[in-house]
Amino acid sequence: MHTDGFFRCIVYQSCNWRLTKFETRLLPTTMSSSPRPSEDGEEPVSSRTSPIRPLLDLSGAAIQGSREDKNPSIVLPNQSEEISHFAVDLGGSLIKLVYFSRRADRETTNSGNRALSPVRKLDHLKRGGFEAELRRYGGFPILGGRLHFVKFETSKVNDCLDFIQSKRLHLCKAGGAKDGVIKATGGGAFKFADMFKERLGATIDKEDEMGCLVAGANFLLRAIRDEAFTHLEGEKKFVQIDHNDLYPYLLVNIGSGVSMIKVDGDGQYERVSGTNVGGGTFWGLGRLLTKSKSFDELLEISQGGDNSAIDMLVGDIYGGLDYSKIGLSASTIASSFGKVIGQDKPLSEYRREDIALSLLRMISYNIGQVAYLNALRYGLKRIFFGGFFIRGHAYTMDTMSFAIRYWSKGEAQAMFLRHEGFLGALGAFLNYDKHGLSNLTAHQCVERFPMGAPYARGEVYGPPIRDLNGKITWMDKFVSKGNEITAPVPTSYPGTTGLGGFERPLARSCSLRSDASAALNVGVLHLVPSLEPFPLLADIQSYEPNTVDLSDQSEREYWLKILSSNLSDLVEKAVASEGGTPDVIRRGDAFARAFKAHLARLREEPAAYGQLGLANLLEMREECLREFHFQDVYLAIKQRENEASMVVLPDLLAELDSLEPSARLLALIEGVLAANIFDWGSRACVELYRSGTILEIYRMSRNKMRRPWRVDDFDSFCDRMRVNEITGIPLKPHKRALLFVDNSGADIVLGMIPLARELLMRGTEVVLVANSLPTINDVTAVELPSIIAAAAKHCEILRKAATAGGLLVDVVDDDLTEKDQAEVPFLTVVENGCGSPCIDFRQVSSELASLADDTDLVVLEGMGRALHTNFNAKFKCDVLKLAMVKNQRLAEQIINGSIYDCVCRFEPKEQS
Ligand SMILES: Nc1ncnc2c1ncn2[C@@H]1O[C@H](COP(=O)(O)OP(=O)(O)O)[C@@H](O)[C@H]1O
Ligand SMILES: CC(C)(COP(=O)(O)O)[C@@H](O)C(=O)NCCC(=O)O
Ligand SMILES: [Mn+2]
Repeated sequence: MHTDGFFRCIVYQSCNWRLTKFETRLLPTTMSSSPRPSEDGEEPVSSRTSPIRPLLDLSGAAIQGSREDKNPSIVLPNQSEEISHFAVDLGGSLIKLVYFSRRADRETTNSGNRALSPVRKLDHLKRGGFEAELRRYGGFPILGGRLHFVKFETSKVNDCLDFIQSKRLHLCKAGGAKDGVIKATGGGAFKFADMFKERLGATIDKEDEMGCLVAGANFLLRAIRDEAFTHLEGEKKFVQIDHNDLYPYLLVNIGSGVSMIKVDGDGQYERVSGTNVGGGTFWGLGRLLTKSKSFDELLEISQGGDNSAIDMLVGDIYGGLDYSKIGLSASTIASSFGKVIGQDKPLSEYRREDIALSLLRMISYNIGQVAYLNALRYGLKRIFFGGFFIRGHAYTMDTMSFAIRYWSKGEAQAMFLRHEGFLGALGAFLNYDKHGLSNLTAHQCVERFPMGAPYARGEVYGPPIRDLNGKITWMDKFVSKGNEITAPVPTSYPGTTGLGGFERPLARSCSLRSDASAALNVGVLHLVPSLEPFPLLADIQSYEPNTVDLSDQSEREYWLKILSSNLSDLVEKAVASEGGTPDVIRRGDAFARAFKAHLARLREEPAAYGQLGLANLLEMREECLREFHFQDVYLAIKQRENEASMVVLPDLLAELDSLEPSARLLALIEGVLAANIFDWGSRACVELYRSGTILEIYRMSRNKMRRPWRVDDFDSFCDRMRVNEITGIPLKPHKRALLFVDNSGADIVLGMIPLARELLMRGTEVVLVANSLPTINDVTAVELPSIIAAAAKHCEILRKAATAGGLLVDVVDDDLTEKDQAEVPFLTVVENGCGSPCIDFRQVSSELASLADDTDLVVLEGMGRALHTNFNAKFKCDVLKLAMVKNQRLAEQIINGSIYDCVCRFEPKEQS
């Protein structure tokens, strides 16, 4: 397979495989920059195995199509699509399963490094990209893939075994797993060892439970941005953990019983205490006393309870008075269940709701108190609670937070973890050698919340889905269930109660719904090793991509409404983009249902998916489209607009060339702003397109480009770009500019490409940074080379620069001498690692990050990249933010202006 120092690597593409030329050292499974992969629910599973890490099964490989074809497809009949392995925590009450799945070579698929020119790729490798990558992961390049979290009741261990078998998880030994060995923790690792051997033919490799809990908690706190949160008086607040200041902390795991572990570092811990009064006690006693059928029913009925009917309050003892001398109010619980003693009533005469609440408060306060005493004993300020007793239940969390705050007089803080019950299973999973997952950090993890999967959010609802059709059928079922999920649950708060010296907590919002699945806020964790923080961010710690804070309710409501009202138009376009057949209509319908369910969920529980910003909402919409296999909804529109704009380009370039440098620069910036009007994501713009052709709208928009713009730093930019008035040579040319481009059509062709050309003319190397995956009408990195090739036909500067940059590999350019090659600045393209109209600079492709060194100008274009996100972001180099505001509210809010106002914000590099 080797040819001339290159080998042809196989790039996976929807069951077929494409041949692509790569440099020999470029390992296909580790080196490509990978856009955040999309989640599409459930997939076929693997029965193949590999010794250390997944390998491709090339047996029976055959070329499909013509052999003359430059990149013929190869069919690998024996290559399984999915490669997985797993670990379990076999607890007293629940079995927790964490499994890893990876589509074979998926990560090379989307990028295939097509966007990165061969020259740039070589450059990246020469800079030690590959070695750096290996070093970063301790010699083991980690695998991109997905972590799934699922749980089962321990009494239904057979369901768990069925699940493992149906997904064939036990047949894979990827990630360093040994033949037929499964990592397991919890008491069941001993108890069920024979059963696992018998049913799965696998041996259980027992991992220490405490060690696993600690490893799981440390991983989550390091690798997931919105993992830990506080919950006080009904308010949930995510806490950003400073990794350098994490230890020591107290980990309180409330499972059937309770363990309290003092954690001092990775692998450094001591179990300092525990209590046998735990989740098992609550569920066991609760079941006995209330006849509840499920744990969730018990929790749910507690919400309608009044514990003063069961508990003895201070007021009951003191004749309705407070015991003020020691700070106890009349409503404080003096003795849990104490009132029952004096009432000679049978159990049937007590309300089960009241019993459930008394019990919940008794157990929660008691655990809170023991936790506090241990924190005090060891001088620990932070207490993290894990274990499934918590169940994301607002009242439970409030009760424990209240206890900790009360007893510590506000000194110690109770925090909860979104993956509460999965700590042990995750820790066991991390014990597989050599996959390097434990080194992952937050920027390499992207959590997704697929709708069309029967085992999302930790629960199993049905058998695995094997194809898209199954997924759509599932979606129909899910939504009828989803009506329940999204309907608000009436919450009645208990009356006057209290306990042990503090008043009752106020759980204003209640996150437990009638459908238990909704309460567990865990998604599928996508591990994308090739994402990195953008090195030119001034301060990654304080960087916040989102401009608008959606924790404000009216903001959230507004944007949720905008997304709902834009939905029908989007579905119409999506369906049309794939032929509008009855099958596609069904798919569109399923997408609409799924996305509506997301919106409804968020309306009801804003923190359901972690800290929410507009960027996340817009990305979720794109992910949801991908989940239902809509590839590129605006493809036809994009192509049509590119072609129409290309016709105008030669005249525009001639016009620009007739201007002197500063007038030309102004015309160029005006051009970018005017052309940014072509945005199919904005409701107002879509309305506008109904009344004119592309060219009419472009002309109209250009004519309106009168300065001053609402934000107008043009003079300062122009000053930075000054040229010698006699020679026309720039005084301080930029070395390398990264242009983050936005929309297709006029935006790229008549706006950004002419600006790129100007920079090239000034001797600046230009890199066009575009999306890895399609989103609305944004141009993608894969599309750019052919657009540039078309533009280059009208412009020698573009042609030479693009040829020098390796973009026009197919063009034989006889005019380009070796001297030219050396002198012409490069024009290249790089993908940003994203599939959304916004950009989060904490997570960009490694190729983009590797270009930071010589970059001294960043241009962010468009509303998504420069306004919704990054409007306030600071960079270590010059930055120019250009956008037309196409939403009235945003205009009022961030620039105190109106729709169609423009932003030209220039922030020169701060001189140190
Ligand atoms: N669906 C459920 N079934 C049983 N118990 C549940 C359920 N959901 C939450 N719980 C609570 O979680 C506890 C088990 O927590 P977990 O962290 O899984 O511990 P263990 O490893 O001991 O099973 C139970 O005792 C109960 O209080
Ligand atoms: C999705 C967008 C950010 C894309 O804008 P762009 O980055 O292309 O300028 C923008 O169209 C948007 O915010 N749309 C939703 C708001 C609306 O319909 O008014
Ligand atoms: Mn756009």
